[in-house]
Formats: sequence, C-alpha cells, structure tokens
Amino acid sequence: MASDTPAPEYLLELTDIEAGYGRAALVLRGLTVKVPPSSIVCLVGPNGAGKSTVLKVASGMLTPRSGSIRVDGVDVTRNGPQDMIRSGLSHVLQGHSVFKEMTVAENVGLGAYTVRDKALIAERADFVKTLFPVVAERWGTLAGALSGGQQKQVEFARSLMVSPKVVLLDEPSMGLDPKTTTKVFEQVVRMRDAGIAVLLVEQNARRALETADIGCVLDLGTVHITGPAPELLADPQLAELYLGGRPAPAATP
Ligand SMILES: Nc1ncnc2c1ncn2[C@@H]1O[C@H](COP(=O)(O)OP(=O)(O)OP(=O)(O)O)[C@@H](O)[C@H]1O
Repeated sequence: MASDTPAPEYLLELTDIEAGYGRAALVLRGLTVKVPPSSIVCLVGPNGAGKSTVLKVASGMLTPRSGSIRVDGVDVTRNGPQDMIRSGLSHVLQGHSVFKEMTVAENVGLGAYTVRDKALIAERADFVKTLFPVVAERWGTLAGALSGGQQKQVEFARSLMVSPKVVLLDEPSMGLDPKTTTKVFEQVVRMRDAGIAVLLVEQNARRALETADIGCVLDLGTVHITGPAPELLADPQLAELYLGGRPAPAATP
C-alpha cells in the first residue's frame, strides 16, 4: 500500500549543532547542514574549522551538546555509532583503513558484519562489484597489493555493504596524486548516481566543489555560506579566501 507521507526533502539534516570534545571549548557552534537525496554535499573550509567533527557527530561518534540530527525525517540525535549505521549512515574515515593482509573480498565483507542474511550480503556484494569494477576485478587479491586509489574504492565498497542512505566521506583524496584523486571523485559521482547521498569533507576544496552539487563553507564551527557548488566556485571573493586564489580567467578567443 502506498504511503500518504511525502518523502522528506532531506536525507540528512544537522540543525543548530553545538558539539565539542570533553570539557574543551565548542568546535561546532550552531552548525546547520542539509543533504538532499541523490546529491553530493561538500564541506570545505580552513584547517581546524570543524569539518571532520561534523562527520563524527553525524556518525554518532560524538554526541552533540545541542541541536538535532534527522535521517530521512527520523530524529536520531542521541544514536550511538551502531544505531546510526542502522538509521542509514555509513562513515568512511580519513586516511587508509583497508586491512592489507586480507583480500578485497574479506575487506568488503567486513562492512556487512551486522547483516545476518547471507543472500542479502551476496546481493549487496554484487551491487558494489558492479559499482566499482576494480573491486570485482581484484576480489581475491590481497588489499595491500592495490594502489592507494584502488584501496579507497575498497573502503567505499565496504561502506555500502550496510546499504546506507547517506555516506559520510572524510577527505577521500588524502595522500593521492591528482590523477588518482580524479578517479576517486569519479567513483563518488557513481555512488551519487546510484542513489546514495554523499556528505563529503575535503581539504582539496576546489577539486571537491567541482564534483559536488552543493557546497558549504565552514569556518570556526559554523557554515558561513552554502549554495550550488558551481556558484561558490565562480565567486571571486570566496576563491580568494578559501580556494587558494581566484579562478583562472576564461581564455579569450
Ligand atoms: N579527538 C579530539 N579531541 C580534542 N580535540 C579535537 C579532537 N579532534 C579534533 N579536535 C579539535 O577540534 C577542532 C576541529 O577539528 P576538525 O578535525 O574537525 O577540523 P577540520 O576542519 O576537519 O580540520 P582539518 O582540515 O585540519 O582536518 C580542532 O581545533 C581540533 O584540534
């Protein structure tokens, strides 16, 4: 029977979040970020602005002191990490987290450790193999034998084994050369096109905004500007302040 309840406008809503570590001063100060379905939302901003902290709050690793978190319209503010996964959020941490002495298949399988149904696990494994061809091609290979960019795709595949609504990606380009970064961002777009919303944190602000649908500029724990990523990229003042200088002028014919 079809439900009369309209689908929420956003899959993830972080509203007026205040959060910090222990007794130290607040890191996030009234932060609001919203992720619509089938979109890539990118958080950019200077070192220490609180970008990774946003993802820790969204994944239940850090409980906010105030504010609310909603996933697909449901309030999950007090959920811990396990319950956040059940709510539909999956977090790919900063740095490299594949187990190099395990095969690609074993690494991907770890993402499904909360899933009991073997047929469901096989179905999801088929899905990630289709989405990330390199994962299918290197399925039986030790993950340590893969390049950095390929290992990142194994991490993406592992994160999708819980069938998330939103994937939280913390600096997927870290330690990768520009060519590999381009390939990794192509995979982020494939995730979005497969219907998975993405909240992306990146140091490489210009590159990330070129990939994202929506950009949020974070400074001192709050979002200063948010809007369509192409508009943020075209803003000369923003480029000067946060994107390492003005964009190159268009070539004259
Ligand atoms: N585990 C922690 N314990 C205490 N303070 C922390 C912890 N993690 C981060 N911080 C502090 O929170 C602030 C924001 O850090 P965060 O990593 O969220 O920023 P960021 O914007 O992601 O920075 P970067 O781009 O350098 O990764 C910083 O002042 C940092 O020192």
